[in-house]
Amino acid sequence: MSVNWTGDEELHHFYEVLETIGNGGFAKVKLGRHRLTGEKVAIKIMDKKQLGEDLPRVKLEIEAMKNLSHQHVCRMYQVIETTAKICLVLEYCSGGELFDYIIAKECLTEMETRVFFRQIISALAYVHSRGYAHRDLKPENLLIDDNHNLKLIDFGLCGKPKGGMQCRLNTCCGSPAYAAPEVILGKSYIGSSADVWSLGVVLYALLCGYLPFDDENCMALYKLIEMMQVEPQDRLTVSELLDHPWVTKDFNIPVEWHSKQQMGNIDADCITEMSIALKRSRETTTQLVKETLRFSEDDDSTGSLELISDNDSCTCRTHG
Ligand SMILES: COc1cc(O)cc(Nc2ccc(C(=O)Nc3ccccc3)c(OCCC[NH3+])c2)c1
Repeated sequence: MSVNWTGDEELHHFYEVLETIGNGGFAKVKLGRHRLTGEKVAIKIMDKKQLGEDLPRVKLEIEAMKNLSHQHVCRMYQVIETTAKICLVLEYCSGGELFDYIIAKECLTEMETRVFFRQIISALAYVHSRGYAHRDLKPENLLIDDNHNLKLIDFGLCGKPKGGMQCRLNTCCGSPAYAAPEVILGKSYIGSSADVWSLGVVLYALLCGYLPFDDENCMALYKLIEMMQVEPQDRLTVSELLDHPWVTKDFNIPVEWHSKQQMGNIDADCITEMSIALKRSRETTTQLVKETLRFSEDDDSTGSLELISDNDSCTCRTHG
């Protein structure tokens, strides 16, 4: 018996959809709970009509998220599309937004600030290494997970220059308060340099808004604000930040930015479970998973897989 779910039925079949945890533009983010595993997720629900000409951006974000797997980048587990909506099932970051955390604590120690800032640089260096500029780096897009680690979210405005990261981008996007001067002025720009400006604004906001630093540290830190040089060519690069004296202080090692997450492995136990559920051989099931996810040796699809299916219609979640 095959079931042809509508997307809404599929979403509610697999997930309890609970309260709203975020609102923004054309998207609402709701807390979800996977009915089988009990795992909490964040479900970003977008109305296609409201998206209008922004619909291609969602496809770009989904494509980007399939190529990003990093300990400080929020995971996308599943995409469920209905006639009216697109739903992204995302990693739930129980600690909420970084700024809410700082407000609640009133101030952080310099070390805690450095730990968080190293994680942000690690995420950004990785995203750039995969050929993407985030272009919307701001406090609202940095969340704290269950292990008190930061996760970069929302790649809805990310850019992937066709000729590589040294090529210029043209779209003026992001939040004005965090956008680089060249972006605000409508000039073409290098995506990674514009992200570094935003990174400087995030650090400046952390410093001046909520973080008590003594003069000596302020001086060292103001040197970091070289990220906010108006001329992109005068700005620090992410690579220079990885081993910057302030960033490495007390750690004495540069930021480790490479992904610690497995790429492209298919969990054997999952295949066993799925082959039983699908009443197919392990070989056929493995092939089905690869075809469904367009898995290939040179593909960057990530993590172990759980194929939840009802006969022919399959949705895939990745873990790990
Ligand atoms: C790749 O990760 C993405 C992409 C994207 O387009 C959107 C999001 N959005 C998310 C993901 C998770 C949360 C979340 O877990 N929030 C939360 C949890 C506990 C307490 C409070 C908030 C999320 O929250 C929405 C508000 C964030 N400003 C959005 C991830």
